[in-house]
Amino acid sequence: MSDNDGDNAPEPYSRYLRSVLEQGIVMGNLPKVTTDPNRLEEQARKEMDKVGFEYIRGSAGESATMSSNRLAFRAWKLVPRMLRPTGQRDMSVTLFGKKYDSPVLMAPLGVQGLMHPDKEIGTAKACAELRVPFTLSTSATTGIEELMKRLPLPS
Ligand SMILES: Cc1cc2nc3c(=O)[nH]c(=O)nc-3n(C[C@H](O)[C@H](O)[C@H](O)COP(=O)(O)O)c2cc1C
Repeated sequence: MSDNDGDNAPEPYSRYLRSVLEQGIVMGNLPKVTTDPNRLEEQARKEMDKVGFEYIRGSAGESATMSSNRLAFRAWKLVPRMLRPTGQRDMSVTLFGKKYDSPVLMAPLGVQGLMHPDKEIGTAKACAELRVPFTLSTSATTGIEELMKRLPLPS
């Protein structure tokens, strides 16, 4: 039985979770990127160039907004749904007359060339794969024309 909901649909999260558990418990292979958000920053520090890492980590001022954001997310809880089908889910939202699969979008992040050689092109490709809207920052290290050439929009 397939818990996918169409040929072009992204992999269901339940399948991804199952593969992480199987790989970890049976094979002893941990995911390349930690599943613990509290360890993500340290992992990124080890992987990234200092300048790129510090640009992201730096936040603004005394990081008050970042702290408030983290606190706000702490107030949210995920309640797992048990013993009911979860293969077909609909989290779509319609914004300005266009329907999106999920209520998540990629906010503009400037100068991504400092953070990774794939710069905004890599992020836009990942967003396209996940069907998440991507926002190109006015401070991007990739021009609109270059991005369109590397990532043509579906017709
Ligand atoms: C490293 C970094 C770079 C950002 N660059 C931009 C930018 O170029 N233009 C912009 O409008 N917002 C920029 N932002 C703000 C984000 O788009 C977003 O509004 C902000 O991070 C709050 O969302 P969050 O709570 O999901 O992080 C940047 C944020 C970060 C952390």
